Amino acid sequence: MTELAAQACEACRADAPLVSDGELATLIREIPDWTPMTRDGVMQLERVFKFRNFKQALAFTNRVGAIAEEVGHHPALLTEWGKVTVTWWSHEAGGLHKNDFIMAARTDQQLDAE
Ligand SMILES: C[C@H](O)[C@H](O)[C@H]1CNC2=NC(N)=NC(=O)C2=N1
Repeated sequence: MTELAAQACEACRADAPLVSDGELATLIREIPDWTPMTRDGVMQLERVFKFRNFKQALAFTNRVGAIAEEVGHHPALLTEWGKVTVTWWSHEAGGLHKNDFIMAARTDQQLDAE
């Protein structure tokens, strides 16, 4: 299987197919640091990233924001001193789509991109 981060995102559509439980179980193995969770009935992927200070947390936030803008698929980002919480889900589709796993993998790549 092509590495998740290298795969292309599809257009965000309301009728986009959400991942099945089986697909979730397979895909989550490729991004083991992320936690699937349900908020208000919506499946999401979440990871907390730790940093030495606010400046590094903000720089990481901006890198994630830049890749989101590139593909037109956006996370929820909570940026705090030394910590960034990133949450991915497909807003219009109302849950987890393959795009969210691709973007979670690409988010992990932003850790090394100084
Ligand atoms: C108009 C705009 O392209 C859409 O609202 C996009 C923007 N970014 C998005 N991001 C996410 N995560 N889900 C969406 O459904 C979504 N839709």
